[in-house]
Amino acid sequence: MSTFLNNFFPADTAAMDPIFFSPTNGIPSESKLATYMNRQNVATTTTGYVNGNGNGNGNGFSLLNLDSPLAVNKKSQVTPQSPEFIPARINSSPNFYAPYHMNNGLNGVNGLTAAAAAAAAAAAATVAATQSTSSVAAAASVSISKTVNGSNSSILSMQKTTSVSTVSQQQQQQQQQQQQQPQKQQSQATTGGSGTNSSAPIAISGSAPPNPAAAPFVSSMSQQTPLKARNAMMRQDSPTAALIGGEKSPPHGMTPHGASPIPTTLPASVHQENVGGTIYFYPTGNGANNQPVVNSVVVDAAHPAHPAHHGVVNAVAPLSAVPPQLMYAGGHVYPGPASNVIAMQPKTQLESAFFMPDELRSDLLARNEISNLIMDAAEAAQHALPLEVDNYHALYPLEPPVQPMHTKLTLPASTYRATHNSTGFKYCLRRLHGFRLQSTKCMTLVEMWKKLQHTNVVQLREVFTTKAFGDNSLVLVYDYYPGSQTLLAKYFTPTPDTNGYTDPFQGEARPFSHKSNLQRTNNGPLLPESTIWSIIMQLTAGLRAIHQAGLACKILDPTKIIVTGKRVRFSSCCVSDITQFDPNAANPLALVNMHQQDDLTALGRLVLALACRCLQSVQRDNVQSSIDMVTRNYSTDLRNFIVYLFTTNNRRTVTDLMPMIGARFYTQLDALQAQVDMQDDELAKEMENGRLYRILVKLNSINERPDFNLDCTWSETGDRYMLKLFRDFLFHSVTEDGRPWLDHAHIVQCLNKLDAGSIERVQLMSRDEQSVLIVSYAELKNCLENAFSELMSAAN
Ligand SMILES: Nc1ncnc2c1ncn2[C@@H]1O[C@H](COP(=O)(O)OP(=O)(O)OP(=O)(O)O)[C@@H](O)[C@H]1O
Repeated sequence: MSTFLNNFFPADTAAMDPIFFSPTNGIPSESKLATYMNRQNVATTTTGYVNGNGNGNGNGFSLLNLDSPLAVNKKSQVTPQSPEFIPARINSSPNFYAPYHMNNGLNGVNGLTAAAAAAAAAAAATVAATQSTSSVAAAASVSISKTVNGSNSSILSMQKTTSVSTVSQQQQQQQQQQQQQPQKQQSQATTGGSGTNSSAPIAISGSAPPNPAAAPFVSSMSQQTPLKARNAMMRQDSPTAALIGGEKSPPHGMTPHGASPIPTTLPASVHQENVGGTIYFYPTGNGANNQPVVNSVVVDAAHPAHPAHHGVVNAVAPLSAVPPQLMYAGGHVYPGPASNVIAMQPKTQLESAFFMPDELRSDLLARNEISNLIMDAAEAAQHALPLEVDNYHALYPLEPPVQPMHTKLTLPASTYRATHNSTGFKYCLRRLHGFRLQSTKCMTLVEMWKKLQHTNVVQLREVFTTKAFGDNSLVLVYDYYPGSQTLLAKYFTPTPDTNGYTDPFQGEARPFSHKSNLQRTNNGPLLPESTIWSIIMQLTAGLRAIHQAGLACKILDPTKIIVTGKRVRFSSCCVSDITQFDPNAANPLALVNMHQQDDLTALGRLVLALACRCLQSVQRDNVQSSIDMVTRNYSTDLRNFIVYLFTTNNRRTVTDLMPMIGARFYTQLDALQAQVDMQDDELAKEMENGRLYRILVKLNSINERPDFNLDCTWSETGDRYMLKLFRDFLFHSVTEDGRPWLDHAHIVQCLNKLDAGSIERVQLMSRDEQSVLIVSYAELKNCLENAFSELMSAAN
């Protein structure tokens, strides 16, 4: 691993400007912090933690920051920044091709190597810190890094950069106390690190919590760790113990009444030290007794994102059972489209990695729009529909109000979209006007139809009678497929762009009268044979299911077959069974065989009409010339298929049609599977989007909530304060010259890590830049879950 890193980032140290990156960490050598850091370095070096997946048995901070690319080459390397915080990427798009990674933070982003990115970010952060401080020394950049190369690299380095060090510590404190103006937010992510026994959450603070009562961060820490002692000695140890009393102001305007979530008391094993005006909180050496700081709530044992480091995570989760190769501290990331999918798409550019194909999107948008259509006042008056029909409301007509009676139904019928009152799902209601149900015996057939599930049959859901329309109506409720067209409308309706004029002498063949030929050419050119076979395969599939269920379609004509996209479905099943039901018949299914034969004849007629693209082609006189036309324009298989269905002297079955379809079946299957692949990939993208959306909902329900349980400081204190700073870090980061730093990848990556409860740490800075909290995403996730469940329980 280290070899890989070294090869990958050979110039990382060279990239760093020594002005910004002091070779020392700025901590006085006599300081306990320095001792601590040295000890950690030694500890880690000897641990020699090499496996980037964190399956070694290192302890202490040795497991920290496996992601740090900077830590590879040099001992006591300084201020590595997460590549997430790279101002150079302002206009970048999320780079799904170079997501942060399974192993050790090789987040090369937008062409930057992680090392270069880290160096650039560190430089930027340092400059930013320098600029953002006035005369007051500001805590600016603290990072914790760990090498994966125990032999020659730094294990832990903590670097604090201060712009001005001439002001005395006391002056700084006074000035900080007076500092009331909001300053620009600077937050930097520490590079990833694994929590370890001794890696308690570290608050690095230039300000102190004025209100011990409002210190849920501490309580949260203490809940998360068994390090219960709130050691007064610790305060005395620290030269800035007085700060703990509350001299510093809370982030301006954000913590009313001086409340601050910065810990007022610390676990016994957390040491604090003021160096140059900034208080460092870090674990003391008695790490052997330290318990993991990651709460069992934080770490989801089942989550593959959580590592199985020895002692890193909670005692509840049997994480050691997780195979090391499955460990992934980064969180969820969409890995980009599969190569087969990219190859399938017409656009092979990068954009197809991010966005849904235009065709699919416009299809979905159109369907949604159709689904949500509501009637305007004029339409409502024209249709005069009841507000509610049985369990359905919001009726929307799918066809004009006055329509000719269907020849086979002998009853006027209307079709509506309607919404179910309790579920809110939309259905298609087919109403038979003025129909009185003679006998409930037909309900046997209704039940049979309701059970029939097939992708080429519109499923019947229920049947009821109603007087809501002012008459006796029978309503059949079907599934609703927005944007459907009947076969008649799609293939047998004159195209409007002919503007009323068609050249009757154009077209492939003219076997019929001038009138029928006119209609055929009006309907458009002959269909490609593959389209006809696709329709055939779907219709035969549906018909096979219907016949196997012991039923017959009975209305197999172009007005009762709907096309939704490329899908073809029988849409009016059961209507004839009800309208033509003979209550005196002993067995309502006695004639089903005959009806099934009729179905097959009707299918032949339909296919012939499709092949000629003309309804007149199936008229008795035209059949022979139509078949001749099929012979001329299409394959013998198609001709034989039609002829077979027209040959009524034998008993035919749908199954007999299979050999005629032959290998075309495989073509159809292949096309469908390719579509499934593509849609799977879209689903993977949208799954990520949905997940991020949900986490944003949680975050935003908490952030800036003005009042909760009569506590107007709720969203600004405790766990919520960390979430607020995290929100700032996510969305309000600025470049060194104060411009908004907008980077979609940064937001996505951080949210992903939050969602996964990554053990990587993030450095959050208060708005007044006086406090820095270093927390892991796991802790942030815990905060988020806790705060949100508080909201939820209050809402309930
Ligand atoms: N289940 C359904 N989901 C969505 N739309 C449907 C559904 N069933 C039918 N439609 C649409 O409703 C409209 C009317 O359908 P219908 O079956 O009444 O056709 P039609 O051509 O009006 O036939 P008819 O002349 O017998 O009334 C058509 O545009 C059809 O596409």
